[in-house]
Amino acid sequence: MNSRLSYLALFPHIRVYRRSLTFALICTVVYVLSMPMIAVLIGQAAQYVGDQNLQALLYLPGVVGLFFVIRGGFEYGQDVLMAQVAFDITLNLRRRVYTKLQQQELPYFQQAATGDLVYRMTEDIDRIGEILNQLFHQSVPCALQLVAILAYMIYLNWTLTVAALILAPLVGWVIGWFGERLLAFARRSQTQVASLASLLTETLRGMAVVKAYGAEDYEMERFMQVARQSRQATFAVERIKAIQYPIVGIIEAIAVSLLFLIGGWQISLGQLTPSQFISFVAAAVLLIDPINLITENYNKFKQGQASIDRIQALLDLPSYPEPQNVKPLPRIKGAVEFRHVSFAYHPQQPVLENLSFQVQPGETVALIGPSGAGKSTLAHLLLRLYQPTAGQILIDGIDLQSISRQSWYQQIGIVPQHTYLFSGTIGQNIAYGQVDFDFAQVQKASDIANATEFIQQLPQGFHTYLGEQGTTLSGGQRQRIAIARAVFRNPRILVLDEATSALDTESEALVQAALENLMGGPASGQCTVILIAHRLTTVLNADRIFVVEKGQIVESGTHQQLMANGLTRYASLYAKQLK
Ligand SMILES: Nc1ncnc2c1ncn2[C@@H]1O[C@H](COP(=O)(O)OP(=O)(O)OP(=O)(O)O)[C@@H](O)[C@H]1O
Repeated sequence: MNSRLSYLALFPHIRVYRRSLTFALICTVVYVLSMPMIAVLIGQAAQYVGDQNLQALLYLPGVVGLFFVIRGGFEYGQDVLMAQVAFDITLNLRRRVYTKLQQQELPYFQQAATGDLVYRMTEDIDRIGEILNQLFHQSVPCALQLVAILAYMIYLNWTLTVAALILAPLVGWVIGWFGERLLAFARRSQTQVASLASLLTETLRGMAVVKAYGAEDYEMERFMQVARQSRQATFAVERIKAIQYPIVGIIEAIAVSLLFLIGGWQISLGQLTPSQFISFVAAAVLLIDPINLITENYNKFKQGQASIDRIQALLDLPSYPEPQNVKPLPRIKGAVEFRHVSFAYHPQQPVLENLSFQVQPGETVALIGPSGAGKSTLAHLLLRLYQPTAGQILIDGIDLQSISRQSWYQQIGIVPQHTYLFSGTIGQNIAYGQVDFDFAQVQKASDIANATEFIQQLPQGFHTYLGEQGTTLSGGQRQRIAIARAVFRNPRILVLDEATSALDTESEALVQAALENLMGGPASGQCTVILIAHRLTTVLNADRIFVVEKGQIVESGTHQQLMANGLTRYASLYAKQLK
């Protein structure tokens, strides 16, 4: 992407703020026009000093004071308004990018590096905000200042102005040349820092494994390797800047010397008075700051372009809006039908092929089978995390694809294989997704999930704050919170994915009791349960058991039916587990 296109990409966001920008620009123009006035005032003061006009000099502090008060007011207006616009644009950009991320399908997040996304959402957008702030707040005023001061210099003496500007194209070329290099290095540097963020996110999340394997040194080395690369790339950026500034300084110094040479010559010829020359030099000196600031900002622009590209890449991601014709799902009975459903994560590797089955409202169906058979995939399809490549999933006879997502998620609950808890209180985690929730409902869900007892033993009960991912709770406690979270929504269909795996016997018994509450207790008869389990003890109470192998249901029936002749796959699995 070339630089123009990249910055143009921001304009749809900037347009919204044209009113504030116009006011800010008016302030800027007045402020900038005051710049040559300073040179005029200095020239005038020099004249009064030369003429020994003490009366005029007496008024000078008052006039200068008033001038600077008015000028300061416009400067304030410019600074505040422009900063406000820049940071509003940043906020808006952040909202748009986050909305875009939320619209992505699950596979996107499974492939994306979390740290890199976090870096883009925070650092990259901040950098864009900073650049916009500088653009409005420094670059635009500086460019206007340059024009105003130059106009005054030309008015004063055009030959001297030409002498002062003779080296300007060279300065422009030097700045442009270094700018291109800066962009290349900035791209590299930002990618490196994002990789560092990704590695760090991954390692901090997996700290329990790092510690358990005594892999601290190994991780340290991996970290330092990426950190060193990041340091190298960032250092390259600074080195480029460090060479550029002295070169521009040398050219500026030569230009000033030329000015004195030609100015002195003109004074000797009587074409210029010394006070005019002082005013001219004052104006020329006033040029140095804007030139330096523009150089600096141009460099930041170039560096920031790498951030804009990275944000633009996110904004360019395809969106997956819901089709127009989807309808809200009325309160359902809970019948589920898979009709000739096929699915593959990767085109060449089918996971489910032409799968058909029906689950009646209120029925509890257990899915069992070897690892990798496709049980979780089946649940993922039901949750619409993925779409079938062929066939239909019907809920009370309605095609799942024709139902609005929002209404679907109000009637289906999931207890996933790995419980994910968010930072917040236990109550907020149970009522996840709702800001104002009925506390009695949270407590009821917790009772059904067998979680109330342990929650009440915590220092602040339901108000106990859980850190990121709720790492202070045991596996069984986390799972019971997940069950409560699913029950809280009073779903018509509940998917339990391996809810009892990886638990000790006591925790398993508690989770098992919670599940029995769902399957055979007060919630039963209202809720269809699809239970994915490895442990066959969990499935004994199911109305039907489906044995899944290679994406197919190879056997189905109650425990008794499947055990009847002892020759079924179920019977052999059962026998193996009892050993
Ligand atoms: N996100 C994914 N991307 C690509 N392939 C996947 C993904 N998730 C699962 N698979 C593959 O799909 C197949 C079915 O996996 P699935 O998780 O549905 O099996 P499962 O029966 O639930 O296994 P387990 O009992 O071990 O959880 C496996 O071959 C697995 O490697």
